[in-house]
Amino acid sequence: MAFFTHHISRSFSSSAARSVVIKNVTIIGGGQMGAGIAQVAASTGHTVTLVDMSEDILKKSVKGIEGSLKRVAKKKFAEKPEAGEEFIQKVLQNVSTATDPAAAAPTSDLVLEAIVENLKVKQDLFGRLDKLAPAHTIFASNTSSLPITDIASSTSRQDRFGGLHFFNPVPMMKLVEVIATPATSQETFDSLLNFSKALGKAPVSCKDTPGFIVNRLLVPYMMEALRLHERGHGSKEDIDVAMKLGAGYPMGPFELSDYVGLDTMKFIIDGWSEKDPDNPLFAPSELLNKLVAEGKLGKKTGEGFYKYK
Ligand SMILES: CCCCCCCCCCCCCC(=O)CC(=O)SCCNC(=O)CCNC(=O)[C@H](O)C(C)(C)COP(=O)(O)OP(=O)(O)OC[C@H]1O[C@@H](n2cnc3c(N)ncnc32)[C@H](O)[C@@H]1OP(=O)(O)O
Ligand SMILES: NC(=O)C1=CN([C@@H]2O[C@H](COP(=O)(O)OP(=O)(O)OC[C@H]3O[C@@H](n4cnc5c(N)ncnc54)[C@H](O)[C@@H]3O)[C@@H](O)[C@H]2O)C=CC1
Repeated sequence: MAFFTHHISRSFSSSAARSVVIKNVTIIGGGQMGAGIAQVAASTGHTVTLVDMSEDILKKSVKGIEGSLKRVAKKKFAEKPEAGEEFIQKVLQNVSTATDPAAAAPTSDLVLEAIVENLKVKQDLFGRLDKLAPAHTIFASNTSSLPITDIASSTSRQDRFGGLHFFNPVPMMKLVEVIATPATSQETFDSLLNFSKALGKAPVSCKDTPGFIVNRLLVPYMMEALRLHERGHGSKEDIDVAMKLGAGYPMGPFELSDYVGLDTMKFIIDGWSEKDPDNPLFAPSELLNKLVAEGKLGKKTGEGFYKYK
């Protein structure tokens, strides 16, 4: 229970780091979130290196960015399609790709991670990058549910480490949660806040507490929806319709789960269940576990709670 009642008061450590104007950004993980963040950063004039594990994955990431930019350009340059095409090409020129984070880390002002939601994998990544990146480089994680303090503990730059939590789809969602741990310096926090504003986002300031603000409220709601369905008290279709038409949400909880990705959902729930095993909200869900075991991860694989093909 301690995990969920834990309160961290924010205090900034004294730090040698000065406030950094973030221009060169390395984004690790070219999935839904990493590609979306890369798109928005490149669109706002930042130089972006997008890193993932293979050229094939990176090709898909860039294709996804191009597709999303086309939707943005269609609206922004409705009357001038050629200006829209120019915009797309200009943005894409700001994005390069790499399969080894070591390639870009030495010239980055910010290394932002959006890889799989697994503490050990994130720690290994940052532990390695800590030795390669210059002193001024800020590290940040886009984690949905892991303590930033735990991820930062694998580095020797805890004063230059914070959380930048974006929302899916990144080009459309205005919010960014900027998370300071007790060790994050004021300069680092300011740099991350200013970077979020430079991306055209609306930042809110968060403490390093479970789920920050949005997921602290969203996860219980989503889990209650799942339990309601598992008890046989509502079909997923009816629950989705009810929350859209009755509560004004753009997507119902099952549609949103498929959109986020059921693997990510499971990582979040399993992680919280491990930390707070007596909380019935986080008890394993047979339905969620079955879908993930079958590779039905939501929209990205063509099937989750619903089918998309
Ligand atoms: C029940 C299971 C329980 C499991 C329990 C586990 C619980 C764990 C939960 C934790 C989740 C953690 C995730 C996280 O950390 C934080 C998140 O990100 S939460 C997700 C937040 N996002 C939302 O809530 C999204 C809600 N949906 C929407 O806002 C809209 O539906 C959406 C904007 C996605 C799409 O709009 P819609 O009208 O539905 O469809 P359209 O396709 O017509 O789009 C409208 C408009 O927007 C443009 N557009 C959409 N996507 C993009 C894009 N990627 N790029 C560019 N443009 C885009 C589109 O072109 C349309 O433009 P028009 O000009 O209006 O045509
Ligand atoms: N999906 C969502 O709606 C949201 C997810 N997040 C968080 O963002 C992070 C990423 O989530 P998604 O983009 O949805 O996942 P995703 O599965 O779409 O993409 C993850 C990418 O990271 C790559 N990757 C994994 N390990 C790597 C490593 N060691 N080095 C380089 N690349 C690696 C994978 O190949 C994959 O392309 C997670 O921490 C998640 O919790 C945060 C907000 C919303």
